[in-house]
Amino acid sequence: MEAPGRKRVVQWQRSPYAIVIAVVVVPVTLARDEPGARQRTLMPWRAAVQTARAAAVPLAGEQVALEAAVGRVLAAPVCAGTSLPRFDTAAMDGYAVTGPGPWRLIGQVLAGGPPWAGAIRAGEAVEIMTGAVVPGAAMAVVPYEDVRRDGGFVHADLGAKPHIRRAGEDAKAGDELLASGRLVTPAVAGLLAECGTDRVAVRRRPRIRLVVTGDEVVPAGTPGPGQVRDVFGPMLSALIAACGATVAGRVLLDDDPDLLADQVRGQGVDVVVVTGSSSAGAADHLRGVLTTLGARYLVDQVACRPGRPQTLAALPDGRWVVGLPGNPFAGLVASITLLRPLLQALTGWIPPAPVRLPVTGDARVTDPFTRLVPVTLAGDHAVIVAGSRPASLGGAATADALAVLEPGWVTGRPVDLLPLP
Ligand SMILES: Nc1nc2c(c(=O)[nH]1)N[C@H]1C(S)=C(S)[C@@H](COP(=O)(O)OP(=O)(O)OC[C@H]3O[C@@H](n4cnc5c(N)ncnc54)[C@H](O)[C@@H]3O)O[C@H]1N2
Ligand code: MOO
Repeated sequence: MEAPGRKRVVQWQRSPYAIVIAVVVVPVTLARDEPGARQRTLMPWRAAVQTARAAAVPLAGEQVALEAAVGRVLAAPVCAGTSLPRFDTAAMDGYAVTGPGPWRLIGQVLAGGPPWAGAIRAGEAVEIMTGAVVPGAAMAVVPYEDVRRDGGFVHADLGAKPHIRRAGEDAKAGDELLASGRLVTPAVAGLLAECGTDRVAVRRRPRIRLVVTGDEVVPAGTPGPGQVRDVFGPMLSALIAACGATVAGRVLLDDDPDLLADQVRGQGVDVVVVTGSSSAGAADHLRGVLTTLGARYLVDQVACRPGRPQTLAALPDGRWVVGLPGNPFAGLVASITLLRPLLQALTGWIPPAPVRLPVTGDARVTDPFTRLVPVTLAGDHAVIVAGSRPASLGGAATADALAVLEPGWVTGRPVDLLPLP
């Protein structure tokens, strides 16, 4: 048993710079797991990723404005509300003509101006601007640079391209343009706008409580002797945002089982992420807390390096808990192994298959562990960033991707490359 003591609870309130530090005196009521009390099962790295991805079903959808939808995931297929383009559209500035030339110039139409009334006849030309409605019966738009003007007549050889975008040639009204589960990228937002859509159904953002633990961890500034500056608040907030989720609460706790249990118990979020309590040490309380709360373990230790002590568990009320190791690079690897796939499951986003490239460099891969190493891209292959260790983020910060080195890998062999958030 630990003695009751003064413990820090550091809360972030909206802005990361508004930090409120409370010191509470806590009696110890939760027992810590006895070392070795529960046999942990090493799960292969790929199985851990798949388990996290299969763990959850997508959250409900909500209608949001297009600008707010970017970075989120479509909750329903999107169909074209109108044909695209809506009307026969000039693709060049020039002359709309029909029949063999030369053509007699009979007028002008501008984009957004009144369309030409009726159809043009063989031998007639209408000056036209890109984006204007093409007059009926026009067979081509001849660009200015391809014509010769002679008084009221236009001379040109018709090229192979008519330079007319025909109504509905991109999509007919009612066509499915995008499947449910697609990420709303800037291009998707633009396409939706093109269809006249103002609001779109996207998955609700998963809400995350980020619980950083460690007596030695300080929330801001330069750490003192024996202290480290918290890396997970900034790093995971960014990763969570990049996954289309939102940090709904962020707290730094001293190592204490009751304070941790309060945070894990707290409602109002979909996922609780706990850093730095995942191993077997005297101050690593996550497993004891999860056991006390009746959590079901889906993943409890992964055969990967770094990042072995990582956990995915389901609480009886359906919320998820992800435990990440405290070593900064190990925590990043673990968040890519368990947290990112879980958030993808909750948002319904199916990522594209990873790129595979030959990876060269020096790394020891010991069966049954998968090794994740930062790499830089060098054209047709990737090169391992030297000196990457579980506690150091320097490699990941200068890398383009994480390479997945499975047992048996030798330099030059192609492997999956995971995008770094
Ligand atoms: N007997 C064993 N000891 C350890 C094992 C093990 O299997 N048996 N696993 C080792 C591995 S691998 C890792 S990784 C760490 C994971 O430990 P925890 O998740 O319990 O984290 P801590 O012990 O609290 O911290 C580890 C390390 O990381 C620093 N840290 C923690 N939080 C932060 C933070 N927010 N920002 C920056 N740095 C942080 C902490 O100061 C420690 O240096 O356990 C090994 N031990
Ligand atoms: O695996 Mo730990 O997660 O080496 O640093």
